[in-house]
Amino acid sequence: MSLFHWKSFSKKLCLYSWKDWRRLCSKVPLDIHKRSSSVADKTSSSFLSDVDNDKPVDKEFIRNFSIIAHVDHGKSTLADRLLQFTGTIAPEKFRDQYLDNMDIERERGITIKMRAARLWYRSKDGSRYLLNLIDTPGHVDFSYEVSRSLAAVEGCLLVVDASQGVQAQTIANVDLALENNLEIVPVLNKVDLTTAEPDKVCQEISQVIGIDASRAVRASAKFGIGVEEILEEIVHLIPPPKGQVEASLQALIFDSYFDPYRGVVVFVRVKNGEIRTGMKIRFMATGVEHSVEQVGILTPDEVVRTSGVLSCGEVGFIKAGIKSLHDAPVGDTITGCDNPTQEPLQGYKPAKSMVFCGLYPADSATLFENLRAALERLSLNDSSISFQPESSSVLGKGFRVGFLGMLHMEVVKERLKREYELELLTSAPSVVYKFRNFKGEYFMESNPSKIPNDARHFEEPFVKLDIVCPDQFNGTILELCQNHRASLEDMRYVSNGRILLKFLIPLAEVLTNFYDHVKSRTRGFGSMDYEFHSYRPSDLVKLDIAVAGDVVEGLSCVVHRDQAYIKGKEIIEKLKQYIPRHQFKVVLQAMISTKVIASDFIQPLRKDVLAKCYGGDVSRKKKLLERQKEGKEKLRQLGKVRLSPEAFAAVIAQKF
Ligand SMILES: Nc1nc2c(ncn2[C@@H]2O[C@H](COP(=O)(O)OP(=O)(O)OP(=O)(O)O)[C@@H](O)[C@H]2O)c(=O)[nH]1
Repeated sequence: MSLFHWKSFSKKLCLYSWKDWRRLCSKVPLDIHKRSSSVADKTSSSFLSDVDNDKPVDKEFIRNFSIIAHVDHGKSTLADRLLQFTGTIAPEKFRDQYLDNMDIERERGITIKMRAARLWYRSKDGSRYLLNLIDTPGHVDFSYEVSRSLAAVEGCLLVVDASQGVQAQTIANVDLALENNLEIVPVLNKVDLTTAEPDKVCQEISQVIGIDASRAVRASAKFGIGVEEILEEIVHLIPPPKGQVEASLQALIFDSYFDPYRGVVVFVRVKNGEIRTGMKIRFMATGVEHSVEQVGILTPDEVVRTSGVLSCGEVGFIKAGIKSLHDAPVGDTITGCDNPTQEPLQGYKPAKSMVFCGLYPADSATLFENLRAALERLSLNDSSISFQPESSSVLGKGFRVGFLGMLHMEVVKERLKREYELELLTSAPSVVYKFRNFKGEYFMESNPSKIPNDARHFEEPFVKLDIVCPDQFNGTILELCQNHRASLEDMRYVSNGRILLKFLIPLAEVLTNFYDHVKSRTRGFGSMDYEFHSYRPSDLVKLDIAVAGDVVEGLSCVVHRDQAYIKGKEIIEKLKQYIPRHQFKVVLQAMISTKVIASDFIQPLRKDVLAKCYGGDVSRKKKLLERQKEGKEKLRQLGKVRLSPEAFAAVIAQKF
C-alpha cells in the first residue's frame, strides 16, 4: 500500500473509537456482499432468471427515482447497496462506486455525471417491480445534472447524513424536487456513526423542508442497514409513471453522449407512446429527423432490446445515426414523425458557462492544434464547455474556455492532462461582466484585457448563497460575507443550534477560496450552496498591470474600486520577485485606465564603468557616467521585458 493510501486508510480507522468498532462488529454484518447476495437469493436472484429485459414492463410496476443529497452524504454508496441487494450486479463484477465510472470520479470520490440503472425487486407484497434509479452528483457545479435527472422521474430518495443533518445542498436539491412535483422519500444515512442523531435530523427535515420525516428509514449505506426498507418505501410511496401507450410519442432527452463509432447515444424517458426500431422520429427543438436504429435499456450497461420497443414509463437509450450532440440537445422532446405530438415536454434551460479562463499549451506552437482537437472532443460529451481562440503576448495562442464552476474547470483541466497529455497554463478565472462603452452601448465580456478603458456602468453576476452552520459561528460568517460584498437576505434556525443564512453575493467573490474560508471559520461544520440570481450594478474598475511601460495582457482584471489599490500592490510585489534585474530600471505599474494607482521598480544591473579609470581627470569620470546614464535611458525606452510563463503563473496563483 502506498504511503498516501496508508495515510488515508489509517485516518479513516482513527475516526472510529473502540466502542464504535464493538458496536459495529456486534450489529453489522461484516461481509456486506455475502449478506446482500443471500438476501438477493431470497428476493431477487431467484426470479432474475425469468426476468425478460427485452419486453416493455406494465407501468403499474415501474418506479422511476433519483437519489439526491448534499455532497458526501452517501448517494453513491447507497446506490451500490441497492445494486447489490437486488442482485443487479454479479458479486464478482462488483466494485465500490459502481456507477461512477470516470477515473476522476473514483479517485476523488465524487460523482460528476448522473448515471442510470434498472433494478428488479420483489416486494414483500409479492409483486415484482422494475426500479429505474438515477444517481446524481452532489457538488454545486453539477446541480444542472440533478435538475435534469429530476425531470425524468416521479420521486426521489433524499439522503441526509444523520450525523451532519440538513445542509445547504439538501435544501437546494429539495427545492428542485418540489419544483418537479416529486414524491420525496427521506432516508437518514450513516446511523452507524456514534455522532449520528437521527431523531434531531428527523425534526430538522420536518422543520426546514416541511416534509414528514417521522417514518424516514434509518440506514447505513456503508454497512447495508435498512436497504430492504428503502426499497419497500420506493415501491409504496413513489407513484408509478403516468402516460398513455396509445398516445403520440413524447420522450424527454435527459442525457446524451457522443461515441466515435456509433454516433450520439441519447438517454430518454418515454412519457407517452412508444419508440420502436425503424420508426422516424423528430427532435422538436431542432426539427431534425432520424430513423431509430436501436433502442435499449441500462442495466447499468447498455443492452440493446431485440424486441425493438421502449414503452411509456420506461427509461432507456436510442441510437439513430445522429452525428452531432447539437441535433439532439438535452431537454428536448422526441416525437414520432407519423403521429407527432403538438406539445413538447417542459425542457431545461441550457447549461450556461459561469466561469471563464484562458488555457494555453506550454509549448504553444505545436500543441495549439492538439488543444483545439481535445476541446472539440470534450465538448461533444459535455455541452456546458464553450471555447473560442484567443492569444496573449506572454502565453501565445490558446483558448478562452467557459465552465460551470471552479470544480468543473479543474476536472476539465485534469482530463486534458490525462487523456490528451496536454500541460496547460491558465489565465485568471473570470466571470462575464456587463458594461457600457462611451456611446452607451451594452457589451458582455469575460476577458478583462478586452474590456475597453472607457468602460463604465459595470454589472456583474450575483448569486443566491445559502450557508448552514452552527449558530456559534454566526458572527464570523457574517463578517466573512461582509468582506466579500454580500448582503444578508434572511436568517433562520434549521434546528436547535444550527442556522441557515441567506445572502446575495457577487459570483466572483465565491469562486476563489470562499468555501475554504467557510469551512475553516466553522471548523468544518459549515456548508454552502449557490445559484445564479441576476446581473446587478457594481462599482467595478478594470485594473491593468504594466511592466516597463507595456500593459501585460492576461494580468488585467476587474475588481471592486475599493480593492483596486490592494490588488494592484499585491500583483506588483509578486512580479518583483519573479522578474530578473535588467540593464535598465524596470518600472511596474498598476493602472486604472491611464491613472497609475500603485507602482514600484526593479533596480538595474550596474556596471562599474570607472573601474579601469585609475586616478585621471574628474571630468573624464563624469563623462563616462553621463554616457552610461544615456545608454540606460535609451535601453529603458527601447528595452522590452519578457515575462516568463512561471512569473505569469505565480501572479495568477496569488491573484485567485
Ligand atoms: N460511516 C458511514 N459512512 C458512509 C455511509 N455511507 C457513505 N459513507 C461514506 O461517506 C463518504 C461519501 O460517500 P459517497 O457515497 O461517495 O457520497 P456521495 O453523496 O455519493 O458523494 P458525491 O457524489 O461527491 O456527492 C464515503 O467515504 C463513504 O464511505 C454510512 O452509512 N456510514
